[in-house]
Amino acid sequence: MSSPSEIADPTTLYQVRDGVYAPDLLIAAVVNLDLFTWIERQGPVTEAQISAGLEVATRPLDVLLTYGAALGLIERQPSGVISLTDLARQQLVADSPLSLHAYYASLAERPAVGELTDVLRTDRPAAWASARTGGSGAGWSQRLDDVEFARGITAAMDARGVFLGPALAAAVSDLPATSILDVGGSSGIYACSLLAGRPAARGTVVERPPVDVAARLLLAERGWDSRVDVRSGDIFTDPLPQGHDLHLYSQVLHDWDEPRVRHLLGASYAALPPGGWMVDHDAHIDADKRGPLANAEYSVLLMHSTVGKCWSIGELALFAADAGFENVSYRRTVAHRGALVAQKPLT
Ligand SMILES: C[S@@+](CC[C@H](N)C(=O)[O-])C[C@H]1O[C@@H](n2cnc3c(N)ncnc32)[C@H](O)[C@@H]1O
Repeated sequence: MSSPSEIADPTTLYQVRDGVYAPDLLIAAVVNLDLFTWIERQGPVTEAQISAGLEVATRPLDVLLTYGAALGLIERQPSGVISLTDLARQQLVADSPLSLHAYYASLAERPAVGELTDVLRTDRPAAWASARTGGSGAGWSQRLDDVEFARGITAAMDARGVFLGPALAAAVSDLPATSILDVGGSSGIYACSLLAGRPAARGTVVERPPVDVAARLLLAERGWDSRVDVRSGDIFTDPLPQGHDLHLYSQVLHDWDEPRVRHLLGASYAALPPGGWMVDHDAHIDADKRGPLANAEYSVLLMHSTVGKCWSIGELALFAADAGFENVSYRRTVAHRGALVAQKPLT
């Protein structure tokens, strides 16, 4: 492995992969919703008015407005009022003399445009990677039951962690953790990264079958199985194990809706000792929900194929505080990722 100073920055490659569905959402918004013409006719509107007027579900609308704001098309006021920028007014409103409406319409038959339009309307995720597996087993979470699919996804998660893991470890190196619980830890690559700088510490990966099997295999192959064990279980139906002073959620919360995110933070709060740490490593949206563009794009992929999205730093800070955590801070890492850190009170 090259030393960090020798690694060419792969941020663009993460952004291209993670943002793969984003242009299709813009096409869906311009053509199938005619969002920009509708807002222009209404004048400044609230999200609730757009949701009711265009029959779009709250979660995908939030993702769309964040993406529109990051592209410089939507003004998103702190009050929640939404209006168009000059760029959107001139180029994306149907009857503007400069309108690109027809240009975008020429690509509206792309399959992903139809899938994203369905998600906007129903809030139900589409098939992972738009695969034609058919039936109700097509969702990302259900497909993880399949051993081959689970192995492929675990390899994917592991591959991105080679670059992201050390950066996360550096960002939280000041936290005096002795035992790390990597919740939904996949191959355990982030637990290993955090443990590399803490020679006396140990770790546990919590994973559901059959990913747990893939995780054990990879940890053993890398010689980490003496310091990191894998606990098989369901993070939503089983309590999280006690005895760990740092709980890591790496790119896990973005797969889930608000009730389940709140459930997980509550479960961590219950299992952590006083003074313990919760770390959420992810591609977060800024608190004002106007960027960064790369994460607004990634949020479209998550909206397409899961019940989640890229959560904003503000939303997560609120959920963490509601769960009882304090001392919430944010540390940026690499490839548009960062770590939201929160602490269970000492008393
Ligand atoms: C998007 S991956 C993130 C993996 C890794 N933490 C990372 O940063 O790449 C989400 C992980 O959560 C795990 N997971 C999903 N549902 C779960 C459940 N109900 N119980 C335990 N693990 C679950 C999946 O198996 C998967 O490895």
